[in-house]
Amino acid sequence: MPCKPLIGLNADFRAAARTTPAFAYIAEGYYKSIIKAGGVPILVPPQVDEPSAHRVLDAVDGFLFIGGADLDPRNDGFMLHPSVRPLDPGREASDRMLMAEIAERRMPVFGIGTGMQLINVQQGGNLFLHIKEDLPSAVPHYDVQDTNHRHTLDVVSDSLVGRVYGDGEIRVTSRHHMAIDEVAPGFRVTARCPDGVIEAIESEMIDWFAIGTQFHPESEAASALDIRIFEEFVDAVRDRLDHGDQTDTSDFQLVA
Ligand SMILES: N[C@@H](CCC(=O)NCCCC(=O)O)C(=O)O
Repeated sequence: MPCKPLIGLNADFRAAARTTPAFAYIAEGYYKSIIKAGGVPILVPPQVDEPSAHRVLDAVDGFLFIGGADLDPRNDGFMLHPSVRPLDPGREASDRMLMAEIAERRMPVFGIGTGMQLINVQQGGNLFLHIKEDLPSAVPHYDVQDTNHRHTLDVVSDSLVGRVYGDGEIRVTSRHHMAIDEVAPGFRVTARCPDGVIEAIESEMIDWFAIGTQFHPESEAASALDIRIFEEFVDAVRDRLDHGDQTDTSDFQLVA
């Protein structure tokens, strides 16, 4: 029986309140989708220092960055916008540290929601801070009354999401007010909402499997097709395990 890959997932963090202790936590859909796709989820609370983050990555085979609140634009040199609800600063610092090292190692990575936005900014892209202002003709991408708010999706056929969803009408779960503006170098857009908002990106780099979806394939409203994205990710992680990390030079020995 093939060995199941270990997939790290960054946990979210909620500070202590009057009657509750602080929590690291994660919505069920993220880790259940990894299990359904054949991986073993390893929940990673915010890491406080770089050596610890690196040890975590030594122990896992791939990484899933989950959704959450907003990346603080000041960390990328932009001004705060009144609509921004920043992530817990400890989670954001940890996520950024992990992401920088994942990119360095060319470790397979999948980002959802804030997780996709993190991949994009860490790789040199940027974000619209509030769709309603930046793209006033966009359809609603967030509904406070309905966590499973859905809209349609146009996919690029020659891509992972194109392969997964195929032809026909696709509807996906949407929960965001920010969006990708400029796509990071080395990535391409592989799905958009019909209003033009970027909904998926994929790495074009031959040595790095990295994908992101702005929509939520892990949501309660997910279809069997949505789960196929997780299967493609876990397959890519397994493939790298089976065929070795082409970019890992740690086993090479200098011969004098
Ligand atoms: N900064 C983002 C957040 C998008 C996102 O990740 N939404 C999911 C929230 C919680 C969850 O379901 O895990 C934005 O653009 O709004």
